[in-house]
Amino acid sequence: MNAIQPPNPDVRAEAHALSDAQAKPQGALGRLESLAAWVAACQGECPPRPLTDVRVVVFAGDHDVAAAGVSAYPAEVTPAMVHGILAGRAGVNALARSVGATVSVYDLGVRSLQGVPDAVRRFHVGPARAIHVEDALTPDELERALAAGDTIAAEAVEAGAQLLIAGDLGIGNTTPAAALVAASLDLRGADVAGRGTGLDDESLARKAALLDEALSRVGDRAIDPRQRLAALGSADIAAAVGFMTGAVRRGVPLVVDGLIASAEAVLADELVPGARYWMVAGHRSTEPGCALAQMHLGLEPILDLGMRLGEGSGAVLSVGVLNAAIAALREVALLSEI
Ligand SMILES: Cc1cc2ncn([C@H]3O[C@H](COP(=O)(O)O)[C@@H](O)[C@H]3O)c2cc1C
Ligand SMILES: O=C(O)c1cccnc1
Repeated sequence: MNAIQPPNPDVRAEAHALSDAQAKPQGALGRLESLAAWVAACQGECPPRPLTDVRVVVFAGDHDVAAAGVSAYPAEVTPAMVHGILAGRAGVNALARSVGATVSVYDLGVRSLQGVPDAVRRFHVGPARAIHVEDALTPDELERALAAGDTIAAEAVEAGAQLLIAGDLGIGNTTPAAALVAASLDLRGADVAGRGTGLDDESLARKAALLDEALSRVGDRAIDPRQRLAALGSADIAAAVGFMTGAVRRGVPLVVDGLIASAEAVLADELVPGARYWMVAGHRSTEPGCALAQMHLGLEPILDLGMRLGEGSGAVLSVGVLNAAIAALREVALLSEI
């Protein structure tokens, strides 16, 4: 079995006991107390160390389903935004800087990406085929993408990452992510279809119908997580799943972002049962599939700010709350001391 143990329960209990003894009414710091205890349990250390090495890894790829009119923006935005991230000028860069986190980006399947360092294209697999027509990936492409994500996680852990975040980039990617949530939770297109980058009512209805088409095309093959991922996912999504399983297998916790990351987290927890206990949801995006996937995993989002950007942006923003929770557990006096 691939199952992993949850973060250290003894250290978690120690953290709660410390928090209860601090100079405040018991429980008065609310969710901050359980977040600090979760970090402590993941680190195996109470009080937990401040999170000074947080890394966002953005997985980029093309989604040929976008040609079916399920995004409000053209596919050309994807390579342009890879350059935006490399230049430090995307939304995620600004938010990551505000909490001291770093951002890197890997192209898993962007068709026309030029003028980027070789390292960015090191794990290129290929664009995802249109999921309502055919499987997004071949079995071989799926395995290469999963392995790429695992290698990226291994390198980050080796370099000292304390907390990891998978970010997404790829016009059309809310469609495969919604399809994966529907297939994982046995839902219909209309349950999970969201406006993504800003679809109007007509396009939203088209997206829901396309999702149903994709789900019925795949049928019972979607029961198996690998087949589900190859049929309805993409190289960038599969790599992020491999990144998540790679992180938790190495004892490094994750903050989950919006719809795409939440869909990936569901897959990661199926491939490595117990992975969910090494995750917190950084935020809840406006996509309906995001809340559904997070509820399925039992993850309560830290923030709910009406964000719908992706890139890991909501997750990285919540790192400020995590570090505040850690500071409280480390610095507040004991009631017995004062
Ligand atoms: C300029 C721009 C920057 C983005 N950064 C992330 N996304 C996000 O929105 C897209 C998914 O939404 P949909 O499925 O509706 O296409 C993806 O590129 C995702 O990463 C962006 C989208 C745009 C337009
Ligand atoms: O929920 C998300 O992650 C999301 C929503 C809209 C567009 N891109 C990402």
